[in-house]
Amino acid sequence: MTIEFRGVTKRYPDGTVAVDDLNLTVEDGTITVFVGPSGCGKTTSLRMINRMVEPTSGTVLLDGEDVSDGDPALLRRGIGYVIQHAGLFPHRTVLDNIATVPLLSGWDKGKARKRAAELLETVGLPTELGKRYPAQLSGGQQQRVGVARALAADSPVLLMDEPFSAVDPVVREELQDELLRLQSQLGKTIVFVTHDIDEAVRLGDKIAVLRVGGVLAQYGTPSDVLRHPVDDFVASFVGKDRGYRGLSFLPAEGIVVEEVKRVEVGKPVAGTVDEWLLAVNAEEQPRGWLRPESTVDGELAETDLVAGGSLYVQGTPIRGALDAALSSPASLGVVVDSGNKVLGVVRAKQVLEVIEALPLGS
Ligand SMILES: Nc1ncnc2c1ncn2[C@@H]1O[C@H](COP(=O)(O)OP(=O)(O)OP(=O)(O)O)[C@@H](O)[C@H]1O
Repeated sequence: MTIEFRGVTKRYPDGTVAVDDLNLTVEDGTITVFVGPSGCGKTTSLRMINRMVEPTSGTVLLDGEDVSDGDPALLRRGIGYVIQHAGLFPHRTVLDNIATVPLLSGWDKGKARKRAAELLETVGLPTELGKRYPAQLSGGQQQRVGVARALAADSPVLLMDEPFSAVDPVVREELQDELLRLQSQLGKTIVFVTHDIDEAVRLGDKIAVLRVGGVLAQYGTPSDVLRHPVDDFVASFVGKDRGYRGLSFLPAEGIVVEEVKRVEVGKPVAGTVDEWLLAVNAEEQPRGWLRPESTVDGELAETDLVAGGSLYVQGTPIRGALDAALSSPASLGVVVDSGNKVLGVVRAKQVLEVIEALPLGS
């Protein structure tokens, strides 16, 4: 199935232009990766395909048909969707999580569970895990279940929003390999969102590099984009790839950890917020971000927060610091100690300056 964006713009009610006149065709049976720094409109673009977000103007077409023509609930049921942290229902067993869409589509329980068990094997998990609840699985296993659940829709289209960002680098590579293996058998049309250029290059048949302001900077094969970046932004974004893998081994000496303003979940927040505030729990562990201009009614709740990006554990290689900064909605990477307690934040620009000064690629 092809997916076509024709002049698609999304302006949120507060005036933010998240996607600006996007024109792009995702080819049938390919993996297309939307990549770019936090806030560049990747998620918004993805969600306009299954109408979780409606465009302000322009059209999204699936095999030539305008997605806005039908019933959005039916459309969503027919499109596999995987998100960070898998988004599993905590009170349903793994099997019932996977069987969600078949059950909604009217399959009987026995048939739906049988299919769910087959899908567990497809994603490389033992069927015994089917009886457990999501909290009884590792992060990587949960992501696999998320993929199985998305495959249960048996749709030609799979949307994946940073599905592997919350797991450690080793598991992440396993999940990437698994996705490539699955795709070689299934040949779906996959749109995959990540802020990690390394992941984009590894998985994408094509990659679309977006810049903040929701503008498509470049669309091409990974080798096109790496070898012929169209402008300075793309060059600096993909330029990191030169030594990106190497960054996994380099120490993060010279990184400046700044103070960050914090608020605590369960406590009131006075007045209107005028900058991004980091929300922590009573143990000083990060819980997410409070967006500027938000107001909190009473005590701060988890639902007031924007999910955070990946965390950087102080003392680990520099790649984690860059990842944390690039994936943070506030553009501030959260630095924690080994007990997950907040120490402060890092900025991508400063981390990149440190990286520039390192003898990479030599
Ligand atoms: N509901 C909303 N209301 C107002 N602005 C929003 C809303 N959702 C997203 N935005 C803004 O739109 C822009 C694009 O957001 P989007 O989530 O699509 O980016 P992204 O590239 O996926 O970022 P991330 O990697 O952090 O998820 C950002 O400036 C964001 O703050």
